[in-house]
Amino acid sequence: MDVFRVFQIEAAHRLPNVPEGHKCARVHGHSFRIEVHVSGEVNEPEGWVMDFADLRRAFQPLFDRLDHHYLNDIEGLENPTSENLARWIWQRLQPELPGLTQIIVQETCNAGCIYRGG
Ligand SMILES: Nc1nc2c(c(=O)[nH]1)N=C([C@H](O)[C@H](O)COP(=O)(O)OP(=O)(O)OP(=O)(O)O)CN2
Ligand SMILES: [Zn+2]
Repeated sequence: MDVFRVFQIEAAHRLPNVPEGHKCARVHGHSFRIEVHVSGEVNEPEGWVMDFADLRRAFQPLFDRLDHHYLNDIEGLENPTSENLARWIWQRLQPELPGLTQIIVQETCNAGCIYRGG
């Protein structure tokens, strides 16, 4: 079974590698919606895969690095597309959460990406 937790990060970015004239080359901000999914057995007697609070605790150091920051300034996020952000989060979270199955990053309500590692 999968459990997941949703986080919201307010952050600014620009995309340095878009074609000339693309609006995303300009600095702008998003309320990034990030879902972290972990798979595992339902452990008894708790009756849960893992405590949602432990998911939040694992993500907290990344939240602190991302929230209200200019993403382009963060090492490894010089080109902070949703795809690169999802991979950046995965690489840092996976050692803490071995059951990690997917990271979903949404920049807007209408668009985003799903990363399942690899
Ligand atoms: N595959 C990706 N495409 C785009 C990304 C991305 O990370 N991965 N990012 C952007 C920009 O960050 C942009 O801010 C978001 O783009 P978009 O969804 O087009 O923004 P709008 O809400 O303004 O959508 P409209 O349909 O243009 O109103 C761009 N592409
Ligand atoms: Zn953007």
